[in-house]
Amino acid sequence: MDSLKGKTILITGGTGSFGKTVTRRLLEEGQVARIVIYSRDEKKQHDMRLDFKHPKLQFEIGDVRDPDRIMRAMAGVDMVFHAAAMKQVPACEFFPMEAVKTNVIGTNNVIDAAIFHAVEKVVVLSTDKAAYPVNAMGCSKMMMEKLMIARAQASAPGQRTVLCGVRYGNVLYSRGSVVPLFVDQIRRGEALTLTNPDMTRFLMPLADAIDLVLHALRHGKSGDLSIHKAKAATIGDLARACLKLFSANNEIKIIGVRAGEKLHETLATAEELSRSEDLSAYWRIPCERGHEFDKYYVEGRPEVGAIDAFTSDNAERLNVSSIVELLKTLPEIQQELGIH
Ligand SMILES: O=c1ccn([C@@H]2O[C@H](COP(=O)(O)OP(=O)(O)O[C@H]3O[C@H](CO)[C@@H](O)[C@H](O)[C@H]3O)[C@@H](O)[C@H]2O)c(=O)[nH]1
Repeated sequence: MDSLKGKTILITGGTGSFGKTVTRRLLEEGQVARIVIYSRDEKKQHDMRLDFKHPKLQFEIGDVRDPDRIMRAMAGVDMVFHAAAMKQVPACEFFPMEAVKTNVIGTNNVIDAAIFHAVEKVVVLSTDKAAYPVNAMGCSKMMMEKLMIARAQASAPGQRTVLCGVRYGNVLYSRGSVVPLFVDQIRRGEALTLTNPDMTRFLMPLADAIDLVLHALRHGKSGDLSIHKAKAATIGDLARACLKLFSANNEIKIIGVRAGEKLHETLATAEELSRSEDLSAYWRIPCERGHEFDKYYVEGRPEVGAIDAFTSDNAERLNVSSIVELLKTLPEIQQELGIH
């Protein structure tokens, strides 16, 4: 990956599972000069430092909510992954202003600092919950995307910084998500708590999410959103796949759809797909026409209306055996099952 040769990469929220995995990948590729991990939690940074013990890693304690701090941390940086976020639906539902502070204002601070320091590229990480949002987490992430797009379009002549983003769905086995919960329930011999067996979600191994983000880092143009054409499954099949994987026969208890949840997620809206570019595994969603107010209102797109949104309901559907095969590729499951 020549474009990363000698570069300094800053990762906000860098001690999370995305941050650690992308760090490992970049260090293995050996091209980058330095990786700056910018995050709030000293304990997580300490653990990551001990885990990696790598001279190219630099740790900076700071919050994206603090504009002065992120401004100082950004000096000398070439590229940014902006992964710091409040991402839990219930927490954002109860404390929406906190989601605004981190996901919206924090992103604005990161963009300000990046533009000030003439950073080459910023990739912001978003979620399918930002498309046709129904909860505060999705709304704040949608605002993050809108902010990235507006700042990309409003760039001053000569502005060097390319601002772009990615949107992906549920990352399999991410902390607090349903698969580790089901595995835990299986291990304890408890009933699997299923919200609604017909609910669907995009399922993405973390490795695919990293590929998507690195794709955006290499190819994203200013204002672009890159979206992976992910596969999806029903939650009923996901539960059955977990049981099959562990040859278990725990009961399944239906608990009903929780507050702030959708039956199906959307990765790309109909409006976005009508202006998308098909890049085989990905879609490139360029931003709307430039920052000219008049054109926004008078130039329409006849294609809108003829295209369906890309949802976890109409995406390629994984069946129980293909979910089992997918789960078996995950390092966490391999460890649980004692296979490598
Ligand atoms: O006890 C449970 C918990 C969850 N589910 C279902 O499992 C699916 C996935 O749930 P979960 O793993 O909690 O993920 P989401 O609520 O969809 O949100 C995750 O995926 C988002 C990306 O879409 C991230 O932004 C969020 O941080 C992350 O929690 C959903 O259909 C849930 O209704 C159950 O059936 N039983």
